[in-house]
Amino acid sequence: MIRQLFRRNLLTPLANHSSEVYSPIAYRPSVAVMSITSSTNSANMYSTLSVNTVAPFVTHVTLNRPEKLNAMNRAFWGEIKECFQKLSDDPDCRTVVLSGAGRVFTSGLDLTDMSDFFDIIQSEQDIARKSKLFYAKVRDYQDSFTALEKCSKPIIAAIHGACIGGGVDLISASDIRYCTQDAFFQIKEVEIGLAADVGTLQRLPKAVGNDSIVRELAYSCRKLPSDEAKSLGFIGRIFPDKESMMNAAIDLATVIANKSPVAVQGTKINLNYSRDHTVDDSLEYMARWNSTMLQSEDLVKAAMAQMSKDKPTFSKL
Ligand SMILES: CC/C=C\C=C\CC(=O)SCCNC(=O)CCNC(=O)[C@H](O)C(C)(C)COP(=O)(O)OP(=O)(O)OC[C@H]1O[C@@H](n2cnc3c(N)ncnc32)[C@H](O)[C@@H]1OP(=O)(O)O
Repeated sequence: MIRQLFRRNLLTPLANHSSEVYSPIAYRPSVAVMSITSSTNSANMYSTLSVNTVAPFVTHVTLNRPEKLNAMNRAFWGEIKECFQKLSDDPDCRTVVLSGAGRVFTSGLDLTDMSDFFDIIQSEQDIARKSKLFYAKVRDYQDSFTALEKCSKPIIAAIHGACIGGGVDLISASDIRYCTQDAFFQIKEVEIGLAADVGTLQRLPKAVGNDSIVRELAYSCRKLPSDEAKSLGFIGRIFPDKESMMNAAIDLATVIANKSPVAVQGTKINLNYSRDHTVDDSLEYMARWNSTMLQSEDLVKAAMAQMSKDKPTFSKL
């Protein structure tokens, strides 16, 4: 039933206060969507995010301060970390779609809410003591986006309009990146007087594989248009508008959610491990991983379903 409702042309954004809830049926709150339970679903749990289950085992996380172009304020950094840590452990979530409400994906760090840093400057006189507090704060901010990489579920970032500064750090920690034609990406940190420090310089070069362009973008703050981002391999697919992008992202998330969660989560963990280790180390890690996971009931279920051309159902993980 839900799958029938969830046809591409019926998936339309619903207005829900300031957030955007994508529902299979545009003109009324979908009973099908809202009846799916998830321990991470939140009507008002966060002030900067909205979290909804939009299909079985598919969670939609929305950056939800549209009036401030989803600028990343002090609350955001704690909320995004907590949200993805919870989703990682939530058996009702197998895939996540991450998008932004309103005109743009995000305008990056909230330039009016940098009290975390000013507080440190004022709290200590001595440079060594200040440095120690700054170090801990930067590591803490880094952990907020590393939570996406460590989340055991694949994350599909769906970007429209501007994706600036911290936005590039954020999506660099995602698994799959879709965007609209009008999207652009800007490593803007140098323009506000700092070296990007929460993941762009570490993850983007590995996603793009063109050191010269990465350096050009990072030193100059040039806006990277969507078509160039795709040609670099940073973006997987471009869509004419946000609605078609969201439909495709949720369709893909649904396809992934129907696969064995043991296999999908093991694939994410091993892809991340291989990116950061030698082939030999990664093969060893894989062998150790599968020495356990090959014993999973999912393998038998999936193989039998292939043979009988049935759709397998997998237990929660
Ligand atoms: C440890 C450190 C961790 C992370 C560090 C990250 C670094 C960065 O993110 S660097 C990038 C910082 N961001 C920026 O420099 C972008 C600033 N914004 C803009 O340049 C513009 O807003 C725009 C994105 C080009 C859009 O312009 P426009 O369409 O004209 O909209 P506005 O009227 O400017 O904005 C609407 C509304 O949003 C507020 N706002 C926008 N961006 C931010 C922001 N980054 N921080 C705080 N507030 C922002 C803007 O002030 C407006 O609010 P009003 O109340 O309506 O005035």
